[in-house]
Amino acid sequence: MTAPQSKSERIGPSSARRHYRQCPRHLRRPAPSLSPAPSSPSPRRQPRWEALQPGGGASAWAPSLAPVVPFGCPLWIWAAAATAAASPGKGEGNAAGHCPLPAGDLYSDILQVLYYGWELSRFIMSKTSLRRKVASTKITNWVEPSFDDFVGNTDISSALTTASLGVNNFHQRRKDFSSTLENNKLLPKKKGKSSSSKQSSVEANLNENLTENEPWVDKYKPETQNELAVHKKKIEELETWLKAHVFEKEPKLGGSILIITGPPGCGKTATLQILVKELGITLQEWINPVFLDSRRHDMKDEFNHESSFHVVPNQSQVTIFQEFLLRANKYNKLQMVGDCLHTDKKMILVEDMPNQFYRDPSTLHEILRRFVQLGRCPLIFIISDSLSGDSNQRLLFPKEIQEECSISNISFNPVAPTIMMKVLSRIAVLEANMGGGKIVVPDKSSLELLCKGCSGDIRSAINSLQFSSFKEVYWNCLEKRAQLISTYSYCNSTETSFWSRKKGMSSLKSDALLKAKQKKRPDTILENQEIQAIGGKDASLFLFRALGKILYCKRTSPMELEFPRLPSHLSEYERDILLVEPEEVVEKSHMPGELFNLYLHQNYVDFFTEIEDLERASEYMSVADIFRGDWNSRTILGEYSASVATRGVMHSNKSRGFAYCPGGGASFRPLHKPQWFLINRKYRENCLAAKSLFSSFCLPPLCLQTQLLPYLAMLTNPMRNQAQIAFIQDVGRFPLRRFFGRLKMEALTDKDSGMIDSASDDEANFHGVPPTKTLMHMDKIKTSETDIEASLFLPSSQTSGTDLPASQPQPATAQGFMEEEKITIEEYDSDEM
Ligand SMILES: Nc1ncnc2c1ncn2[C@@H]1O[C@H](COP(=O)(O)OP(=O)(O)OP(=O)(O)O)[C@@H](O)[C@H]1O
Repeated sequence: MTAPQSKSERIGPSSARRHYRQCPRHLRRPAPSLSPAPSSPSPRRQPRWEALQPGGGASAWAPSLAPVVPFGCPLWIWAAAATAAASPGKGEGNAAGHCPLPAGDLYSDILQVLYYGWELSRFIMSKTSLRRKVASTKITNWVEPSFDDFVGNTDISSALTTASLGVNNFHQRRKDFSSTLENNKLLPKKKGKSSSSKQSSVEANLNENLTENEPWVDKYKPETQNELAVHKKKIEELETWLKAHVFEKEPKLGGSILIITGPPGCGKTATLQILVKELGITLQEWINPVFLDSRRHDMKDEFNHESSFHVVPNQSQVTIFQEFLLRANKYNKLQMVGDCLHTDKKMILVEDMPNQFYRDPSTLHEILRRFVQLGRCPLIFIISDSLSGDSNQRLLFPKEIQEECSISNISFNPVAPTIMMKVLSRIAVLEANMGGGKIVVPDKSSLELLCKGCSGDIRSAINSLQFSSFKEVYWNCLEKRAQLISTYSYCNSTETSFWSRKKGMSSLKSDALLKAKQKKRPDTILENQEIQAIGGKDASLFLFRALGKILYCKRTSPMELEFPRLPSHLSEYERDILLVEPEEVVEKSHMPGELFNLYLHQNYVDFFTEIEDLERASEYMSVADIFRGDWNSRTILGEYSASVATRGVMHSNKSRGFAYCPGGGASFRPLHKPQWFLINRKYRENCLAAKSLFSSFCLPPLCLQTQLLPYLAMLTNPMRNQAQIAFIQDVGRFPLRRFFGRLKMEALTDKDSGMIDSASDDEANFHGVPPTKTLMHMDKIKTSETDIEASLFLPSSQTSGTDLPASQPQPATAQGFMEEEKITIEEYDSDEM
């Protein structure tokens, strides 16, 4: 008879990695490194461990635990171990292999997790002492927990843990689970007959638990294209790309790159996985290594060949990524148990972007350039949009690199509410049938609310549905809703009765009206009361949509008696009710009010038809500007700034003041990015240039540009060098005779975000020269005074400048100005000033 496996035999890095990868991405944390322990603690490490012990003393267990400290296990596990060891009662429990902690509530669950950490430490201790013996033994499982009496069998409990955390398919998990049970059937023979009956009841219990605890998002994971909650056209688009680049493209022609973008949880990964499966393509995915930390340097036997553990060599993340790309590109995937690799078609997926690339995107760009030349299969990046825009994509894959490497881009949209509703209803019906009364499936209006609160994130919607289906949660919610609705009805009824009394209406009529209203507007009630669905996400609005909400300014007509009217002398200020709260719109755009005002300022003019209205709106914009402008009151009044600007613009526009406006119209008008970015950059550049070219005057840049240079421009004698002349011409005078056109504006797209820091600089610098560069040029100019050509380096402030996008008007050089206007520059003596 084969001896039962020892704890130490059931551990292996591959298994550990699988556990790690099965965790949802947001739950992942560096897994405890399972590298070999030195047989005795190094003298250097010993004191460090002793410091961690409870009471600081070298207790009996300390020396044997000491070697595991550098293994990468999180400190909280050791802290938990210390707590468990400090309690004598619990210590006894441990010795018996039982979990001494009560089960049942969240607190005890946490304690159990901590306890689990203690057990893990004990296990590693035994591993340490047995390491040499087991080095050559086959590794079959990762870790054996000690909740034997809790779930009946340790391996079963580990299966359950995996099931509740994993992201694998429900059916697959069930298979794994039953195979675990099968395996376990072999083990208890030793324990006698009674164990088999015990086991079958445990099996039944666990089956039930597994079904109950299974996250629905995994349980109802789509298996085919038809089940995907993604628009058919998007699936087709991705499928076409895959076919074209995997099956039709010659491998010798280099690698193709695709970026899949879209908001979180809109089904990007799910769609790709299903298509890949259906097309029979092998997917090789990059996952950021988790064992990289400084402690690995402490390991003396890192290169111990007896060791059965894989230790990540001391390399940078980028190097490891490069090596992965090289290998994935060159070799086929190893066939694992259960894999069927009947195809040589493959592609590489990177969803877990190495952090280093965010710090230094140029390293990624270099890798991409090389991959495009040498790659033999497609490389796909999945990048989730951030809350207010696609800044990650812009940072990692700027337009130039996309063009240079011919990178394709497929952008997913949030899941449409109708599709989301279908998926949720289907799950709700299935669960209602299976639940056996344990689950209360929310009604249709709650489902709709849930869809609204999830901002097109199907993962969040399904999770919320599962959570809200627990009986207690469900009843609490219903209660809350009922309270809110009754409060609203009460307010309405008092309001209505007040107005009906005022207008001499019969109470009968007012009652009828109230009923009609309640019937008609349940949704609005909930919206107005801002009830968020359980687990509802922070709704966000893309800048484009947020601006649209203010500028198009949609309104609803109030029922005649619902809202008071203004007195007749103020009737010109009468407006219908706004459909949105401007402050809420600004908040959801995730932008500072100041920046939002900037976008509004750039775009509001086109939405006005009357000059009087425009004049009023611009007045409000000015007031808003003053609120933000004065440093003294900025902090207090700043909050009102966006409010005044948005409400001012909305109210001033009479043509959009009512729900049905013949002149207002909702025809589409393009939105643009603020020219302020460009102008501000020019201003900063000019300040630097002025300081650099006219440093001898010892004047601040503002004074130089507004006082000195305009004066110098009127003198006839030339200055010392051409650069100075060109700059005076550029900054010190208005080009009165030249056509001074408006700059062509850059369109704002629906995915653009408005970030004032780096992004705003990006926007301006996208095709331009950074200020520091300009300054460098200025220095050059100064040193070679006779170099007339140098004047061409100067940026032009009153035209678009050479450093503007090609779409902008081209600059007029100083030479051009001088020829046209025949300017004479007099000599100017700085001492006289
Ligand atoms: N009908 C469905 N369509 C798409 N996904 C579904 C559906 N039903 C359940 N799901 C689950 O919803 C989740 C969608 O997440 P997925 O990883 O595909 O989104 P994503 O767009 O890649 O987001 P992220 O970038 O945050 O990972 C998956 O876990 C998937 O199993």
